[in-house]
Amino acid sequence: SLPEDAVTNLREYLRIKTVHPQPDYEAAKEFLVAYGKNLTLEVDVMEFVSGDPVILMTWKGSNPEASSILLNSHMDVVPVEQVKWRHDAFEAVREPSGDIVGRGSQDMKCVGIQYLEAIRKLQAKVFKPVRSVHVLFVPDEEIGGHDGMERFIASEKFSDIQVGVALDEGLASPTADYRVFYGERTLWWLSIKAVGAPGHGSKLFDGSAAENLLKSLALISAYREEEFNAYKSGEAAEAEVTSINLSFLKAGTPSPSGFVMNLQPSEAEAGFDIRIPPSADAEDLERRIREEWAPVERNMTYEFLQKNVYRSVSAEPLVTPFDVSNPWWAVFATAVEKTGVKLSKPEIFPAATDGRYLRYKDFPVIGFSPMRETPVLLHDHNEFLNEGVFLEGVDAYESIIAALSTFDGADGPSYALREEL
Ligand SMILES: CSCC[C@H](NC=O)C(=O)O
Ligand SMILES: [Zn+2]
Ligand SMILES: [Zn+2]
Repeated sequence: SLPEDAVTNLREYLRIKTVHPQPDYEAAKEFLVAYGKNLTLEVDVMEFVSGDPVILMTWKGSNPEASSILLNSHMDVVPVEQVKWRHDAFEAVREPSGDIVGRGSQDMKCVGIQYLEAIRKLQAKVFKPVRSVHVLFVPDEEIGGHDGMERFIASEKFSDIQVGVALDEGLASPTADYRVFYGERTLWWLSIKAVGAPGHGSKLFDGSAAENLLKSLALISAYREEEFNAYKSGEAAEAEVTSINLSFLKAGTPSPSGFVMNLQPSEAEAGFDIRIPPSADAEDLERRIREEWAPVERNMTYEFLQKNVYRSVSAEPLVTPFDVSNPWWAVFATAVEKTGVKLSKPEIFPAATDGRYLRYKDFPVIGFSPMRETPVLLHDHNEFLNEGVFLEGVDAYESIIAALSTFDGADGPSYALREEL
């Protein structure tokens, strides 16, 4: 059986190499199944795609009619540049300060363990949930969640568990307050391609592929600057503007010494990572792409390598209300503040999380990773979390799980639409 020590368990989980491109989900599955059973939870392992386990642990509530609480975390982590780290990224070294250094210590193995350790503490107090509490561990979030969360949400199992509210990841907070997220930007990965007549490097002529693409790059650059300025000037938060960043540029005819210099290429391509806030007009952005950034008149085409949904099934922006229309939010916020830590103003998450699959179906999702006085180091070198901060987060979830799982409401008419889906 597992040691009943939260920090030891976190460090053991961090040592499992669930790192892309070849995450060891087998080892994670073995570890997590034993962990869940040790806590006497029901453990259900689903494999919608072979090699991509989805692990659902259930702490049964006393009222099977009431909607349930879903606590999500992803098992996978992004790769590391090991030479830039001060320790092996998969050793989970604990420094004398209590900092635990490892890939996934913030994003988001910490949260998965915090959920389970909070349940352990509640069990020790003989607490009994009324609503069932489900702890979900999914694969492949970092590569889009298509074989993980996306499949799970489409499964019968997901409908069966009648989710009322879900928690998913947030970000560390450098201040004394916790951050909380009510939505996220929509991710589009765009490739634009130009074709044109090739020619001698010395010749000036209209409509070469490179010129066609360069015109687009100038327009995109101007658009980017405008958005960036709104953020720089303080007019909008980072996640409230659209970001567009170049991911690749492809053109030229290779030669043994590099590229053929006196040959104008007949094809040129550029790829962009685009993030669109829920408040922006995505349809207008798509028009811009079609008419200005990749117009047929300039011999251009475009393709989305990834195009995430922008509206929910009920045609609404993918945001979770945090006003009185969503009673779960107040229950959550009160539970957090009861631990003596404040929540800062709800924010939009700048990147993408698996929570979007739930919001797409109009389920309320609260993005939260209880790490305060901590630099934001997800996907960075030397990602770490202090053990004291980690343990304080266990207490936050203890309060949250107790409150949400006994909340006596929110199954009324305003949630009827969601229940039907
Ligand atoms: C194709 S989905 C990629 C998801 C990823 N999530 C966290 O970093 C992101 O880039 O936002
Ligand atoms: Zn994450
Ligand atoms: Zn991540």
